[in-house]
Amino acid sequence: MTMSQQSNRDILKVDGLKAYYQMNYFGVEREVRAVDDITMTVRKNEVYGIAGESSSGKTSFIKVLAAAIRPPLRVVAGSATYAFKSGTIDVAHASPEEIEAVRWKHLSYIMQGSMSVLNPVRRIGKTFKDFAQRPLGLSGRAFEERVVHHLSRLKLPPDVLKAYPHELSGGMRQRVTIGLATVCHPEFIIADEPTTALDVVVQKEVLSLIREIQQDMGSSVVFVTHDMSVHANMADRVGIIYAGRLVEEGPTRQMFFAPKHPYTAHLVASLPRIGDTTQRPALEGRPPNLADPPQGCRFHPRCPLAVEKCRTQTPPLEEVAPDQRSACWRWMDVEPLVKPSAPVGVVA
Ligand SMILES: Nc1ncnc2c1ncn2[C@@H]1O[C@H](COP(=O)(O)OP(=O)(O)OP(=O)(O)O)[C@@H](O)[C@H]1O
Repeated sequence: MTMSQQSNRDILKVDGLKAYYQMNYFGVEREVRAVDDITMTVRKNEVYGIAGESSSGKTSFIKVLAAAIRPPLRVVAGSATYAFKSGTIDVAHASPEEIEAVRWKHLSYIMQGSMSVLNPVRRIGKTFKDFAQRPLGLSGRAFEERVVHHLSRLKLPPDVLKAYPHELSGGMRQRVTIGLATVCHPEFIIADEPTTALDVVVQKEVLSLIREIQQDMGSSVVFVTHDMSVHANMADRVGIIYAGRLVEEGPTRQMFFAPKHPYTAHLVASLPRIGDTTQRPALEGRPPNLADPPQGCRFHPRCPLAVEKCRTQTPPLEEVAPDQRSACWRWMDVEPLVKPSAPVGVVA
C-alpha cells in the first residue's frame, strides 16, 4: 500500500484482518478465530483504547499490530499497514528483517506484565543497550546521557541502570518498561494492560506518564484494558471487541453516553460512579467459544435486543453517528444505560 491510498491523518490502517490459532492435537485440527475480520484505522497523535471481556481477542489483535505473533497464532487474511516517516510497512506480512528495522524506533510494545520484557539476569542498563543503542545510533557517553535524561522524565534515578529487575518495586519496573518503549521516541506505542497488577496510585501515575509522553512526542498509542475507567480517562477513541470482532468504535464520550451497540451499553454501565446507585441489569452468559462461534451477530445469544435477523446475518460495522461505527442491526434502539450527568472514570 502507498501513502496516497492511506489518509494523511492515519498512521495505521487495519484491513479485513483475520488471525487464528491453528492447532493440531493428535491429528485433530482446531482453529480459534481470535481476530476475525477487523477493519479500523488509528490516527496520528491519538490514543485509541481497546476494550472487551476476557478472551475476546484483544491481546491477539494487538500482538498482530505489534508484529509480535508466534505460532500457533497466524495471520490468515488482511493487513495491518503503518505509514511511518521512514515508509509504509504491512506488519502482518513483513519479514523479520523489515520488522527489526521499525521495532522500538517507530513501533514499540509495552507487553502485559513488565517482567516479560526485562531479563531477570541482566542489569537494566544492559537491557537499555540491547533495545535502544542501535535504533538511536548513539554510543558511549551520548547514549548514556540520553537514557539518563529519559529516565529522569519518568522520575527514575540513574541508579536503576545498575539494578537488576528484582531489586525494583513493581511500579518502578513498569516505569522502566515504559522508558524502554519510549526512549527511541517511537511514532506508535502499543500497550497491553499497562497498569494491571499495579496499585491504584501507581496506576494513575503510569497512565498519566504514557499520556504525557504521547503528547510530547506526538505519537499514537493503542492500549488494551478491560478497565473502563482507564478508557474514560485516557482514550480519545474507544474500540470494543467482542468475540474476535470490532463491534463498535467512536469518540470516548459518545461511547459512554450514546453507545450504539447493546454490548457497549453494558460494558460502560459496569463502571462504578460516585453517588450513582441505579441498579442495572447484569449481562448474562459468557462470550462464545471462538473455535465454534455462533452464526450471525456473535453477541445475539446474550443480547436483549436480538431478533431473528441477528441470528442469521452478520451486521456490518457502519457509521451510525459522526465518527462512530457500530455493527448492530438494531443500533437505533440501543438505550444508553448511563446518564450524561454522571461523572465518568470514578472507580470506587
Ligand atoms: N496460545 C494460544 N493457543 C490457543 N488459543 C489461544 C492462545 N492464546 C489465546 N488463545 C485463545 O484466543 C482467544 C482470544 O484470546 P486473547 O488472549 O486474545 O483475548 P483477550 O481479550 O486479550 O483476553 P484477556 O483480557 O483475558 O487477556 C481466546 O479464546 C483464547 O482462549
